Amino acid sequence: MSLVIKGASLLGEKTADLYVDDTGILQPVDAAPSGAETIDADGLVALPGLVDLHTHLREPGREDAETILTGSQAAALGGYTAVLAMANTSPVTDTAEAATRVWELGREAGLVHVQPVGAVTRGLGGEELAELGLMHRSRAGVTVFSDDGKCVHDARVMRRALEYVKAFGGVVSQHSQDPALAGPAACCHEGELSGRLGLPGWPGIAEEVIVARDVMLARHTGSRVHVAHVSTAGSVEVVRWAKAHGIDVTAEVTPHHLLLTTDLLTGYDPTFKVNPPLRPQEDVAALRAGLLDGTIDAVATDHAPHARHDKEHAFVDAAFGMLGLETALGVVRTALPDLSWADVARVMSVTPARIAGLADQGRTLEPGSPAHVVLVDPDASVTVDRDASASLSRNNPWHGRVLTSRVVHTVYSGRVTVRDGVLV
Ligand SMILES: NC(=O)N[C@@H](CC(=O)O)C(=O)O
Ligand SMILES: [Zn+2]
Ligand SMILES: [Zn+2]
Repeated sequence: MSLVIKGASLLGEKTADLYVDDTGILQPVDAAPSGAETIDADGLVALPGLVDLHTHLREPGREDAETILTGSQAAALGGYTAVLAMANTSPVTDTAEAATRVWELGREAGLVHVQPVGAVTRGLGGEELAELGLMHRSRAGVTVFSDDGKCVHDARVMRRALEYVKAFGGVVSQHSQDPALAGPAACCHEGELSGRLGLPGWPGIAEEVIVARDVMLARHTGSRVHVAHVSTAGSVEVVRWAKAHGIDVTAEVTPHHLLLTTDLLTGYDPTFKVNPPLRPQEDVAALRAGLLDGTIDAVATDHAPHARHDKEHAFVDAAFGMLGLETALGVVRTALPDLSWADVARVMSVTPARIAGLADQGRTLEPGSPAHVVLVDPDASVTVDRDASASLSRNNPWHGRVLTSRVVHTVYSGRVTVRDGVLV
């Protein structure tokens, strides 16, 4: 199957035609067969397919909230061609069999590459290492490990995990939350507002002490650590310091932490309850600056679908998490309108693919690259409607908001998965 994409602006720079098939981006474009499918991309920006380092697909175990198929659909609609599926499913992805199953279900869905993340510890219990080596050697080829949802808080376990994954170039993605400092009931940023609202606070320091500890463990072991969903100015400072000292650390920020602040909690709407919590404007500003200066490497959605009966509760009882796949690009464009398209490609595709070791993804659009492409209308604005979503869940914090830019077409392995904003 061949496809010609006509007149796209490649990474917002030169305009060119792309001729692709399932083997990759080909040239010259005149060699395309006359019957090839075409996409008119006049006025659209072409980027390599987006890569999400942090997605919760909920299958197996919570198929009422999301499945690998519906999550893949949401991803394709958001311009993604690869997602890393977090391990906090039921059962947990802590064995080679479980990882291989997720990988296979992703292949069956066939809309994006679904790369399983392996748990660091058995059952996310925080004590005994999961079978990291077997997961790595399985067909799924797991290289990213995380107990996300929980912090690997025991420093000895974290040290062992870092030593273990170093042998095969793996990475530990940490949900940085010191359980003692945050406390079991913590549900919103600890500050003046949490006091006023009477909600138990989750202080920034509970994140920062873990980030600081982990970069020192990465230095000590010579291994690689990735900081998931960085949310405070202090964490950005620690990562900046660690990079300046040559420590092998990478960090991601979510779209919601780049735009939303803790003030949204005054209505006690659990849609805005997320882990780590929304922070004050000073933190948001530091996260934006950190992304712009390269301290933060990537934007990752932390797409966290929840069924109504888990989310629609009093604020303190509701589940943590919000949807993100379909809106991520629009949020990034809205929060950082001056970020160049080349930089968008870097933080949402190229660098995430490198962090996750996905050689086939995040490649800029030269001939020979795999045919994973997203075409974006840079001038469109979209009013988000939570009911117009492929996700099975509706915990969408962007409902009713206007976001800049629109994903028009997505091409995965030379096949159009989204055309004119609609799943094919
Ligand atoms: N981000 C969240 O608020 N929730 C995530 C877990 C996590 O990322 O920590 C989830 O699995 O629902
Ligand atoms: Zn987390
Ligand atoms: Zn998460």
